[in-house]
Amino acid sequence: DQAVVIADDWPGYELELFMYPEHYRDDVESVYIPHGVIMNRIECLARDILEDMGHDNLMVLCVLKGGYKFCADLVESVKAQSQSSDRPITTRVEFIRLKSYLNDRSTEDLHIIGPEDLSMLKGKNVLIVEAIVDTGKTMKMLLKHVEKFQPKTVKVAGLLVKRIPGGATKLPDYVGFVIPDRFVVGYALDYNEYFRDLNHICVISERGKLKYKL
Ligand SMILES: Oc1ncnc2c1N=NC2
Repeated sequence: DQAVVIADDWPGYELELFMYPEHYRDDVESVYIPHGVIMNRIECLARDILEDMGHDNLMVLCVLKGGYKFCADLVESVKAQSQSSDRPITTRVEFIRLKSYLNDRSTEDLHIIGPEDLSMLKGKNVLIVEAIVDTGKTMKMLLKHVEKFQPKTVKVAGLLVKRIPGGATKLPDYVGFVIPDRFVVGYALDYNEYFRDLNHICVISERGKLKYKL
């Protein structure tokens, strides 16, 4: 399944063309991916997931905190489409937390905060849901961790995959958008906990980086 590929020179849409929280006025440069476009792409991913896994129970593993909006909207769409089709599917969601970023730099120490016991994954179709895949370190680590609990199948859904040199070799099974290597915020993607309340995916401005720097 292909993805929406955003070119390196894509400037994003002018902020003034969209609705956004006033308090972020000077903190973002442009609207990179509008909320409506995100939502439509998510419906497509839900359709693909249903085609691949309908008639089976789906164990969704949501990677917090950045993944919570993507996961909620994706699960909603899978449920809605499964109800209006002949492919019934039950979805259950578990949450794990990963901390790996300070400011906008990936730190080496990646650690999982969350239920140590994921035995509920045994024999299930597991779908790891991540908002953004860049180095692919998190995805690789999670796949190894989840395999230990003997799931029936493990797939990954990534809303955004960053094009970075030496980046993720293995692409997620379901990808929303492939984007350039720029720090994006919004739609639950944060910068030091800010911008999670912004519905569009935007590019943070230099001023925003300074304003919310730790
Ligand atoms: O661009 C990004 N924006 C927010 N969080 C992360 C990003 N890349 N990896 C984690």
